Amino acid sequence: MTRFSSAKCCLEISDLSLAYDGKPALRKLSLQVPRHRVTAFIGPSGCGKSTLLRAINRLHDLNESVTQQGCIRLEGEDIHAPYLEVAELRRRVGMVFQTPNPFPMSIYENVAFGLRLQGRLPKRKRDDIVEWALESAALWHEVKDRLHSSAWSLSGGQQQRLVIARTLAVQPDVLLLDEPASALDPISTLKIEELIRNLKSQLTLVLVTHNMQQAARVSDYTAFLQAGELVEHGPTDSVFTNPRLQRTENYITGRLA
Ligand SMILES: Nc1ncnc2c1ncn2[C@@H]1O[C@H](COP(=O)(O)OP(=O)(O)OP(=O)(O)O)[C@@H](O)[C@H]1O
Repeated sequence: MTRFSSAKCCLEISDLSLAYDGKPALRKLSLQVPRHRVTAFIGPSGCGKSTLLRAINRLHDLNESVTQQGCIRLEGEDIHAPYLEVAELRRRVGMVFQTPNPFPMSIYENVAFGLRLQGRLPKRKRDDIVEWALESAALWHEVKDRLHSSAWSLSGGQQQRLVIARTLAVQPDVLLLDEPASALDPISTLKIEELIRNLKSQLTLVLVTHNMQQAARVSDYTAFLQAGELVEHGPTDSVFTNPRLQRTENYITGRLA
């Protein structure tokens, strides 16, 4: 596993084990995610990529069948520390899912949603943040004249960028993306990939993807998981061009589904 100094490390996962109804999905997995970089989680279906991503956002908290051991630290803080509210964790760690899920409200209100939850802001300030978030999600120029139209009037690719803007508006430190482009057409996919590359100047990104070319195009580091274990982790160039393990090579070259 590639390690980073504490000055560069954003997320540190240590000996994380997780089971559903006693059936292991993650096994003593340790991994560091560097700040302001894109880390891709790759691996065969069912290897635990989404389970790991959801653990970082504490999305298993309400699932009574889940048992979990180990530790996840965000900027050095245990994400299960009693003083850290789960709502605050989810503000700091945003998550975007495979299928775009804009709320049934206007484009503007989708982006302003998290801001309103945080309390009252002067309208001008809120407008500025909405514009900034839509700019950051590379959507502003496409929607600036229709901010009060329904979010559902947007195309699938635009809806996914709107969801990213909604997440960015509350200024997270980390953005978790679970196959964010797998439901999109090739042009929308390229836009999302370009956006991911551009966003790393603002925050830390973790991307789950089945698409090897996508992992190679957008990520700086790659973690290869298999059967709930971390098999290989390192700079994406090395993992793809010179993997240390035969298992990794087999997966990357399509010899292991
Ligand atoms: N809510 C759940 N309840 C029970 N088992 C689950 C649940 N979610 C996932 N699992 C199981 O945990 C294991 C890991 O699943 P997970 O969805 O994390 O894998 P994945 O690598 O993201 O797969 P895919 O690439 O197909 O999305 C699988 O065996 C899966 O069946």
